[in-house]
Amino acid sequence: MKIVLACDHGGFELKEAVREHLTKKGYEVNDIGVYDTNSVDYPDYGKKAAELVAGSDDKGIVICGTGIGISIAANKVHGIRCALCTNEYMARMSRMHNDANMLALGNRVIGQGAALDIVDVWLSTEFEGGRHLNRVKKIMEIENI
Ligand SMILES: O=C(CO)[C@H](O)[C@H](O)[C@H](O)COP(=O)(O)O
Repeated sequence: MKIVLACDHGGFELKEAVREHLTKKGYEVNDIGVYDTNSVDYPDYGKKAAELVAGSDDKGIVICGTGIGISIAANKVHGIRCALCTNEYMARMSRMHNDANMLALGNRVIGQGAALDIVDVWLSTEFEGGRHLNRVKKIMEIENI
């Protein structure tokens, strides 16, 4: 499993920290930018990351100032369940109950230490299945309405 990593200018510092953290832990990371703090448009990066994750076994982590814009953009791509998480509980539940395949973080909302803990919890938590499977299926069916 690869981790697709993307951000806009508002998420750049945290994206760098997440990449370093994941690389040290041995994950294969596909960092699709941005690579500096020049202003860009977050929908471009949310879409690009989501298109790489959709239909694959890979996971994605997207970061902007708040995490809101880039998660909204990623969730427009079919097959994506992108969860904006601000604490470890949300990260755990987004995997156990929602089978989120992308995580969104807000660089201007949470500190780096908290963000890296969220990443660790999110990547190490499995989908519970069971009653949640049908609910996730219903979410995905909305794409075909
Ligand atoms: O948080 C964001 C989108 O939800 C973005 O990262 C930006 O921070 C936000 O849109 C503000 O843009 P700015 O050009 O950095 O003022």
